[in-house]
Amino acid sequence: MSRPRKVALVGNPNAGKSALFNALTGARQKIANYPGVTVERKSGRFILPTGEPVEMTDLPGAYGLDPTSPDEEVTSKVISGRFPGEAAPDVLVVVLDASNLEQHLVFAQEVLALGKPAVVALNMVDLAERDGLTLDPGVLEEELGVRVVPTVAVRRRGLSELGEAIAAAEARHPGPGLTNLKPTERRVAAHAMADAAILSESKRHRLHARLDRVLLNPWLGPVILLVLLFVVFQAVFAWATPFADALDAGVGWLHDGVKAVMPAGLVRDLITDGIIAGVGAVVVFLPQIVILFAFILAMEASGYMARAAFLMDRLMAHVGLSGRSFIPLLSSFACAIPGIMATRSISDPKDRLTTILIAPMMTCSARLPVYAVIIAAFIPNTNVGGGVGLQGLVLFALYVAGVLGAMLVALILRRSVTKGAASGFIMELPKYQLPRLKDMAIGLWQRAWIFLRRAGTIIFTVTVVLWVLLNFPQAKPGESQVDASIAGKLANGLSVVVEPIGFNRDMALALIPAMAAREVAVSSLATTYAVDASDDDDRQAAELGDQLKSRWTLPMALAFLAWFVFAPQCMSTIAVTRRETNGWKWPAFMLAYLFGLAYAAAGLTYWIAVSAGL
Ligand SMILES: Nc1nc2c(ncn2[C@@H]2O[C@H](COP(=O)(O)OP(=O)(O)OP(=O)(O)O)[C@@H](O)[C@H]2O)c(=O)[nH]1
Ligand SMILES: [Mg+2]
Repeated sequence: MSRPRKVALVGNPNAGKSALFNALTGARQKIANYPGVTVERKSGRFILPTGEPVEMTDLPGAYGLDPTSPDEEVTSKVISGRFPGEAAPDVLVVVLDASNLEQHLVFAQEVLALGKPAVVALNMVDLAERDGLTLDPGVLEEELGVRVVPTVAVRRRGLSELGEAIAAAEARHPGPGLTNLKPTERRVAAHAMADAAILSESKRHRLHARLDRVLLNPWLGPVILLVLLFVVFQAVFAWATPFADALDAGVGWLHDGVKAVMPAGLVRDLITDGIIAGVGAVVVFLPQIVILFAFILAMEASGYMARAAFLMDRLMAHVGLSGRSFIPLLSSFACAIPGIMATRSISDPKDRLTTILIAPMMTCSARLPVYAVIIAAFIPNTNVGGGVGLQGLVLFALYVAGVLGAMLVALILRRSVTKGAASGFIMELPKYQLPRLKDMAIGLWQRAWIFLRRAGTIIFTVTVVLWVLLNFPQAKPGESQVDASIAGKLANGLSVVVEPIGFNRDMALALIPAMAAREVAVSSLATTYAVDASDDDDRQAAELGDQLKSRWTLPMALAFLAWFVFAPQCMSTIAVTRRETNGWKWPAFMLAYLFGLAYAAAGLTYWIAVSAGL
């Protein structure tokens, strides 16, 4: 008896080949690896309507017969019969995504040009219909010279027609319209063919398809994403300034008002130098937070964020992560805690662990006040040309530094501690939509409220405790209060450790309470300088920015920024890591490597800046 005929499913990634394979072969499947490569080989038995049993294989998705990956190489070799120990398929089933016809037709033409017996499964017609597309398979049959069968793999629609077409498929002489085409000519032909096959198309679908062509373009897409993020960070500074100034004036007015009406003494100092200076220093960054989240929410609601994840998927694959990690990492830009919790959606345990370990390097919104206060004090508000502000540029660079650091660490971890292959990523791209104003307003309000609640609870508490530690024991006349205080003594101890990376005592002091929440670094500095300044009656408690400028050098400020890019300055993140990884091993690892990285980054920044004469 001769062996059963072989039928292979080919097509672009995500055309629905595996779904179709599962629908056709049911439980009669064998899964193995192709010999010599770690590419999965799936085959199964399928009985044609004629009663003839065939062996069906599900090939890895490919974009062309010139392979660019091990997966594509397997596909290309199997189709052409060049894979050792693997008989060439007798019939090819070319699977197309009907809702993405133009793109899928490019590879289809290349495969059909081989002239093998073939049929086309026009899959996902349900999605095409949803998008307002009406397709004519007849037009495609004429152009491609093979049977075209509309299918919906996940609903088992069109399967028996597909079976009949497979049974009837025979070798052909592909027309001149298919053979000898250069890749660019194939694109042009695919465009024309798709145009002809689409009988009607809603205006909206055309617009969305055009948007996707630009935004998901492998070259243009990442550039657009980068430019967009760049604009966001410019806006965070440029637009926030008037509001931040107003808030700042309000805090100053409150400070002076309380000072004027209350009798001098420790209670008044606690309220003015502790609470108002400390909490106020953080609250003035509310406009920046709101602007940042306005952009993030708009990108989410419009459907762009999913496209960004799609673009990032390829990039992330280079460091051994899948696009699945993108959403958790993205939410870590708000805060690492929900980000780490969102990693539960990652099924591969090592993928997940890697994502957890790098999540704290995504710049959370608690860092924004720290960055903003230092940048405002040390980076001149100048234009570097083309309307690009230097302050926004530095802020952007800090975010990029965090992301690059995370990618680098992922790369190293995936080759050592969390070794393993990256898993695939399938994602539905939502439709584009105009963000609804009401949803945006609610989202922004929630964000603002979270920020203010932190200011009112954790930041308030830590600031008060710090103020107490800064004021006791009271200094003898002539002695500096900060030097005499418990906090000052603790900081002096710590500054031995951080002196080599350029930090002074006040910076060391700010690091301790910042473990509770990063923003507290700002309130801590504000409180320290307020306490310090009130020693000295000639020197009025100046603005925090002016204080920083007179007490820190530029290399110190830059080193402080570099520290905050990497340092695990937040106990809640450590706690949630412990919970999500069931033990202390990984949070301890995280603490150690992040502190090490922060120390090295700050030290390098400081010494490079010093030797550059900054
Ligand atoms: N709505 C709809 N979804 C489908 C259809 N066929 C497949 N899908 C879904 O599309 C996604 C991709 O399908 P797969 O079968 O994994 O695609 P594939 O071609 O095997 O992809 P690769 O293995 O990456 O090349 C899955 O989520 C399927 O459930 C269809 O006809 N209609
Ligand atoms: Mg598949």
